[in-house]
Amino acid sequence: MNSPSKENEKPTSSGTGVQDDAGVCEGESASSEAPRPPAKRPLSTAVIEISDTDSDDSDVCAVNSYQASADEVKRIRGESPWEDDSIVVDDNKVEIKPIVAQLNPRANRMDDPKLNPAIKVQETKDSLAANWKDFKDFTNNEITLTCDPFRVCLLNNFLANPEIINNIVDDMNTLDWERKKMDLYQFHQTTDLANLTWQRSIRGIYELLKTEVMSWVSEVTGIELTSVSASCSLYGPGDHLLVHDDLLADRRVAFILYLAPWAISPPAGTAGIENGSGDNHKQECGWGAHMGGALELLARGEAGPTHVARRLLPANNRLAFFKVHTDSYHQVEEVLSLELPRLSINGWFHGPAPPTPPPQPPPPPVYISPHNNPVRSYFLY
Ligand SMILES: O=C(O)CCC(=O)C(=O)O
Ligand SMILES: [Fe+2]
Repeated sequence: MNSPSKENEKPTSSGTGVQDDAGVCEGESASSEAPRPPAKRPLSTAVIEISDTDSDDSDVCAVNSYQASADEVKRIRGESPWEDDSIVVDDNKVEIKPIVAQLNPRANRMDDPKLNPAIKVQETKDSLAANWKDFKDFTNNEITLTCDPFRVCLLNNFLANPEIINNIVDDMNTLDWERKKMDLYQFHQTTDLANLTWQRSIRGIYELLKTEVMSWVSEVTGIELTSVSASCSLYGPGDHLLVHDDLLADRRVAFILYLAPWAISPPAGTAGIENGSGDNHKQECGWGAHMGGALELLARGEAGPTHVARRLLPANNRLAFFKVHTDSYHQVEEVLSLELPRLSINGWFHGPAPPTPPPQPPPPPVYISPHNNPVRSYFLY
């Protein structure tokens, strides 16, 4: 029960779906039976464009490729009025505007991602290491360690220069995304970061992971780590990853860096996605529970995973990591957001297998001391 393998499948969703649906159903409506009235319901095409704050026509991003099929949109909204043969009328009077999420200002193109200095303080590392070793929950401004159902550490302000996450999302727009789909999962993924040498900010993250982050994680967990493998992941509407433990070969520590550099409004609010200026105090940063996509940690029983014991939401600039072991059952809840993709850079730190403890000598035999009590006989001769 490890994590996604390399099987690929081309995306099954295509385009807006609105035109296609209408086309198919027109033919059917010519039947002799009384025609069913068409659904006068405009269907959002759920396009997201991520653009520079001062221009609308810039880099329409690769996340366009994840956009929900019409069926997925209907299923998630629970608003499919009829069976699959419903007609969706493209009502010209209703203007369907793409939702535009604007990114905050970028970092300077020549900047590299930097680790938050607060987590590098020796005293902080020592406290975390001690609590990690003793399986004790620990929290401070930057770090949260929870130990139930298994140890997961969150670094809440992972990068000291979070504006570079906007550059990373820009870089993601230039990548080729592969659709990963089978019964256990569906999402989009890129090649290993080791192959992405042209995207400066992604290369910067990869360098940081391979060097400072790997030795930091090794120091606080006491696990020997020697290399990293990672890729970018994109979960669109309906995407998910069912329960698995990540155990494969020499994977020792799993990590996920969540990227959501935009501000959103809570679901009850009517406003859409804001521009990240931060002037609306009701805004959540990056991701909300109503958008689905939580990382769910499962408790383990005798026969395997039993139930979801903890849910961790993605948040912009948050790094989550945990030791890969026989208890590390986790899954990614279905993404419900039709507007924003769940973006991450995730992978594993690899290392040698921990030394197996030397075989223990067998326990000494239990001697039954002889006794001298006469054995009474109750038989009469
Ligand atoms: O994205 C996440 O939160 C977890 C991803 C994961 O478990 C995996 O890719 O193996
Ligand atoms: Fe995983």
